Amino acid sequence: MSTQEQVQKLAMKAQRPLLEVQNLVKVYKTGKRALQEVNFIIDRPQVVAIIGSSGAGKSTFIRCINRLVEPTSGRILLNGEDIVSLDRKGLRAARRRVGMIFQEYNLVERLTVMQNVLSGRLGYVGLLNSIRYKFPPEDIRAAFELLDRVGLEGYENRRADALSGGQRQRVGIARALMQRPELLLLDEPTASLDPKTSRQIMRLVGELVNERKTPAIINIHDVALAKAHADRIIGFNDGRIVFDDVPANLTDEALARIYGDEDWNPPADDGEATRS
Ligand SMILES: Nc1ncnc2c1ncn2[C@@H]1O[C@H](COP(=O)(O)OP(=O)(O)OP(=O)(O)O)[C@@H](O)[C@H]1O
Repeated sequence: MSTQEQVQKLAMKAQRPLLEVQNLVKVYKTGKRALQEVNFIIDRPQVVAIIGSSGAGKSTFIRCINRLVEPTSGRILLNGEDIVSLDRKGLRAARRRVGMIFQEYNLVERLTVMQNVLSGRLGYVGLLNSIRYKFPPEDIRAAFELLDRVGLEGYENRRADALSGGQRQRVGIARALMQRPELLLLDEPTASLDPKTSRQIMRLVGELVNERKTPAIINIHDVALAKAHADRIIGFNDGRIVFDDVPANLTDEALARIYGDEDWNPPADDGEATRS
């Protein structure tokens, strides 16, 4: 390849969106069309909140992105690589590029905070070392740094089952970041938390997205929280994107398009309208 071709290739790579979803369709075995031709692009690190009524397809969408749910058709390009067409081995590698954060934290309760965080590297250290929880010094250093960053300095030897919900979610975030992911997926990360802790967690996620230049897609029910902490909101209705814009443009008319004309009754603004 000539130097000019190499430069062109690099330039094309640099221009690729971080994530591109093309014509994504999911039809469950029951015949339910949960996603109908979904298209969207993330071209810069940003917090994208996914909102919509129960059953609108939010979880299906987020789970299709790392193929916890198998898409029926369409393409999902993560930095240019189509996740949908990968075989089992390719998929395992691709999943390491996507950090997942769950509503119920999915920690191993009897293990320490440090062991839980290090488990974000399990896919990298080989079976035997992973069984023994043996990790290279740079991983241990990175885990300590992340624990500091998420506000859990000094908690490394606590057992996960001795933590509060907010602390558990901080461990979940640190574990996901240990993968050095190219994308973060958060499935209702604040649904089990009180309002104050929810705001703290959303603020932390926003800061980490900016610091690490890693975009995050967050499935969230709380419209006020989404408006206060997301850079962009995507509204789903019946498996389709019916809103995709900045929070400031989420008008009553847009909310009616997303939730229908019934009483969608968003929670009152709690005065934390800006991300600090
Ligand atoms: N495994 C499944 N088999 C069949 N239908 C499913 C399955 N999972 C979800 N669905 C259906 O697909 C549609 C979208 O569901 P999904 O869970 O993605 O919605 P959601 O917006 O995340 O809802 P919620 O906010 O309640 O979590 C719903 O009609 C749901 O009943």
